[in-house]
Amino acid sequence: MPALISTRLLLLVGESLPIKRFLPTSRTAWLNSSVRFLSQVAPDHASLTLSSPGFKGETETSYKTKSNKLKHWNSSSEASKKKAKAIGINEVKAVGAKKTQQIELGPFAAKSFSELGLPPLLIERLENEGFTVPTEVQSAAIPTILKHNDVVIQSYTGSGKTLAYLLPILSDIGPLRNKPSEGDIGAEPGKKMGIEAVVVAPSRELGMQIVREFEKILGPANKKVVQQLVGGANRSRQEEALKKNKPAIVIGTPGRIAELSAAGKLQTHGCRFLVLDEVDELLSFNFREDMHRILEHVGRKSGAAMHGPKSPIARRAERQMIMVSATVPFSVVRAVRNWGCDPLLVQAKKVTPLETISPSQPVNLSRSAPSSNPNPNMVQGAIESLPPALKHYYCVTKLQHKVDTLRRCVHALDAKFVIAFMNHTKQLKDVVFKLEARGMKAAELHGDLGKLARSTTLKKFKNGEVRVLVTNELSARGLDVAECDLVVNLDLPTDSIHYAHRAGRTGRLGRNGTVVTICEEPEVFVVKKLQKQLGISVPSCEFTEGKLLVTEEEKLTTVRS
Ligand SMILES: Nc1ncnc2c1ncn2[C@@H]1O[C@H](COP(=O)(O)OP(=O)(O)OP(=O)(O)O)[C@@H](O)[C@H]1O
Repeated sequence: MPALISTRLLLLVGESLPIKRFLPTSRTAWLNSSVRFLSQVAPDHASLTLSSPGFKGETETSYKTKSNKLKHWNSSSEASKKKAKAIGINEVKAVGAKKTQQIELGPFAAKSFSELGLPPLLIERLENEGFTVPTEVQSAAIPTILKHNDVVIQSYTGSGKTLAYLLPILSDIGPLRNKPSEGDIGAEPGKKMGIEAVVVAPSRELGMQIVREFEKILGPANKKVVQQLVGGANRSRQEEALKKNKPAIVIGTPGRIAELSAAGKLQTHGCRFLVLDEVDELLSFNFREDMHRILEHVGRKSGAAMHGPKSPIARRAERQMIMVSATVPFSVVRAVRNWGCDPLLVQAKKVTPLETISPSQPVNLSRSAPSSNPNPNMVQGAIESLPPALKHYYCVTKLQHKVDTLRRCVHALDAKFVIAFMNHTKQLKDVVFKLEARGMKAAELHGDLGKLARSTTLKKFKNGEVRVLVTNELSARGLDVAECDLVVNLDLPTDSIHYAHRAGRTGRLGRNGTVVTICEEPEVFVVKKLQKQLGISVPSCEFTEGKLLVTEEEKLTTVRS
């Protein structure tokens, strides 16, 4: 029976909703499992667009007025506009003042870190760094990884997925690890084991961010345990550091890791952990050759098969795979299932064998009925990928007024840390120029800039010297700027997955955040489609007299149960 629930409620129960759409996959197997893995996933990723089949069935939308602060007014009526609920500067300031409370309401689990089986030294370091309570996805992932399972970790943006894999790795590797017991692989005291973990990330920024997270937990005395191998940085210096420091963990981008591995400068055959952070992006067409090499070489010990493919010894001797993303298309589920050793899907409060997930009965594991749309081309809806506290709006304007609308939007929401996304690198500079000309500190960030320029810009943004970071898809994945309070789409994202990752740069770890899509009238249908695909409410708004005016009723979503 269809039941009307609010968007908020829908988001809260999002985890139990079925995968919405799955990517098409029908490719001939390549030469071996890893190659097959890539060939299946890569083309699919390029193919998902807003014109892909939408999904009806378990999720529908209806226009019911929601009995909350946001009311319905017709944008064409001047009189009714006056009545519109204004979300003005004062209210936003109040939101800022409530920050601590909102963070407390974030995705935290009841358990403490010590209940998860982490070693005492590691817990001590966590406490020193102010991490006292694990998030829900950390509570689910840490014990599962400690039991040596291959896992896919899926949880919404900003819910703490990095620590969810970092902590079990540091329980096993490096100076904070559990006291080795006899017979443990890699447990010989005082002996350098070579590279024991490889973490792959799709961008330099994300790679460096993960390095910093590892360094933070390891503490200043143990920095050499980790080595960054990101592209754009000096390769010979990286090679020297590998030789000199003999790190146990390397973190980098696919190109540089594959390059060093092919040159014989990075020996990873004995590696025990291979982490693919933003796995769906890493398995896209762009990275196929480098990822092929990584999957073929990292942790591929000869002789493990002698013990039988599923024996505990073979499992300990083979690498353990950890794959992470807020968005896990079915193509990834299928690829990992073909390849992995009884892999598990880890979500907040839930661990499910990947084997049991099918396109028609997808990642939901829910109380709701299986999808009534058994379309095998469906991909996971981004409902579970979006933080529940986010507010979404769209604002219609003419192309030539977009930058001015952005500026008014920033003022109306009194936003301090704004990320504005565009699709074309060439146009970023122009937007920065226009904003600066109107007295708003802005900077561009994109892949054509050098490593130094990129890190300087990011630093300036993080410390508040730059108010608006104008960027492209480079910054959509993984970038963690806790204070980011506003994301603006100056160009429409190409699909709902891109929308989710862009939107996820704000509202981190239970904080409030606003996402505003600034578009032209003919593009509104795309926003409506995104709204439907994501199961979120995206009412239209205007920025008038320094305030955000909601000019459309909030949609409610119907879920069949
Ligand atoms: N248990 C915790 N307590 C306090 N802060 C935490 C905890 N776990 C993670 N964080 C912080 O939350 C922020 C978001 O974490 P993280 O970047 O790992 O999220 P994510 O789920 O990987 O996001 P995305 O999908 O966007 O990559 C980081 O600043 C991290 O240090």
